[in-house]
Amino acid sequence: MAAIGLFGGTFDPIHFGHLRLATEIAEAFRLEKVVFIPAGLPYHRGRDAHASAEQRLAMVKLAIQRDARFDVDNRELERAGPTYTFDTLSEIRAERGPDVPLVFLVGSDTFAKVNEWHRWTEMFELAHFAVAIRADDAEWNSKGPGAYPKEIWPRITLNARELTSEPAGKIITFAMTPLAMSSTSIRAQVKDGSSIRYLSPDPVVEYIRSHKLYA
Ligand SMILES: Nc1ncnc2c1ncn2[C@@H]1O[C@H](COP(=O)(O)OP(=O)(O)OP(=O)(O)O)[C@@H](O)[C@H]1O
Ligand SMILES: O=C(O)c1ccc[n+]([C@@H]2O[C@H](COP(=O)([O-])O)[C@@H](O)[C@H]2O)c1
Repeated sequence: MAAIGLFGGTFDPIHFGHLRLATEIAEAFRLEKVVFIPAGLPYHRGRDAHASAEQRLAMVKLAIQRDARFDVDNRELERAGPTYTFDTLSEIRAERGPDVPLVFLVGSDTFAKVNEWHRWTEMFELAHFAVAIRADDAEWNSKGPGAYPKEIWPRITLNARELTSEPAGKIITFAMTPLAMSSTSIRAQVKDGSSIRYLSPDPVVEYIRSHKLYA
């Protein structure tokens, strides 16, 4: 059974780093779809997002509109209170049934702190994790899998077939094309009055301009 990718992020704003991560992992692991899941209240950031939930959702929709493999799920934006990936994965697992392989996509910098996530050990009963190694990730570059909590080491696999033979529980890494961009740097560039063209799809750049976001 083909696996479904789930890509959570604050997407404040979405950029080509996110789109390449989703594309490269989808191709490498033959995911049927990648569902972008904008985070609701990103409690782990200690503050609210810069753009509103509606604006972040609108930008994700604009960014993915021409790719049939991409989809968006706004459940976290509708949820009251903090956003926990465990809750999202539990809901999607209940909806899709026990057998379909689910793969949560994440960048290596974010995944290095996975042991701080709500009910983190239980998440692996619900989904696999595909971790995109970012070229600028100093922790990974010096320690490799040692950058991650030791509890997860037995789950790491090099065999992509395990992502479809089991519904959940494996962790696989993928060295993605280095794209040293972030939502933080894009927001700073807008504030500076610099162009952000070619960092995100044109409709997103235009949306940021016309809604005067991040200025
Ligand atoms: N340039 C990039 N290359 C690869 N992965 C990325 C890149 N930017 C973000 N990601 C990954 O995408 C996911 C969602 O990221 P997020 O929405 O926080 O974007 P961000 O650019 O890291 O934002 P911020 O700068 O506000 O922290 C995370 O798992 C993150 O590691
Ligand atoms: O569930 C948690 O406790 C948790 C803690 C930190 C991050 N996450 C999720 O990780 C994804 C990437 O987060 P971020 O901050 O890099 O955009 C996003 O879907 C967040 O909801 C989830």
